[in-house]
Amino acid sequence: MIEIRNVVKTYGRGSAAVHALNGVDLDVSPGEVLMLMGPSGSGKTTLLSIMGCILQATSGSVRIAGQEIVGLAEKKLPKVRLDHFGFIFQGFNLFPALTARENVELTLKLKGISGSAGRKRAEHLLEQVGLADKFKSYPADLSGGQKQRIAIARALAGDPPIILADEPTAALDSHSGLTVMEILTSLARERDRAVVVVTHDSRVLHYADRIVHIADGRIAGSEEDAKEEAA
Ligand SMILES: Nc1ncnc2c1ncn2[C@@H]1O[C@H](COP(=O)(O)OP(=O)(O)OP(=O)(O)O)[C@@H](O)[C@H]1O
Repeated sequence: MIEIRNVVKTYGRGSAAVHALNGVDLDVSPGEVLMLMGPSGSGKTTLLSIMGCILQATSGSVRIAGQEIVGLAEKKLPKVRLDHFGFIFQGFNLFPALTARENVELTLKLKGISGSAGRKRAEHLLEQVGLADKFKSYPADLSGGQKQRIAIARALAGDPPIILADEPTAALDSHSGLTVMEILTSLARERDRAVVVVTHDSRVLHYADRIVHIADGRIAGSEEDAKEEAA
């Protein structure tokens, strides 16, 4: 589903150049929960952003569902993003002036689903993440875990095959963090989504099918079936 080969990412140039990724190879398959771990500055967010077509690699190959995206014209990237990815961030990135339902409806609109169809679908998505009684709540009136569940509902608006999450549980208490991971894991298990999570959060590692360690912009090792090994 995602095939990454020898990806290099350099920010800046000359003496100011930062070599964030130095030849990364990685495959992500449908139905798996992959966690990316590594020290601060090791390149995790850069890799996630390149996977999600938010950033372009400097060189190498990134194939999403068979389509090469390295070298693709900048203006073609939004469609690849919209067709393949849902994004979840540590800081939720919700619109504070919109209700839970309106936050989800906005993303549905980008997919061409609006009006009563959009409202129904937004409500259905919020029900799926356990927020049936919060359609009309504003983010400020909800807990961190509830806000992150709105963000998940929004990420699922376009029914994407791949979910990319950057530190989704870092701002949450243990219970909310585990609820968020339960939802993400069930998307992989029951709906065959690929879920890639950047995390420092040792509380959630047992949800991973595979843990990939990054150091200095390189894959430093990987643990297959982390969940089974931990059991
Ligand atoms: N826009 C940018 N311009 C220049 N350098 C950058 C930029 N973004 C990231 N970097 C550098 O690239 C390297 C990798 O950064 P990245 O954010 O991918 O690491 P990370 O592993 O996600 O770190 P953290 O865990 O702290 O979020 C770091 O040295 C960082 O300073």
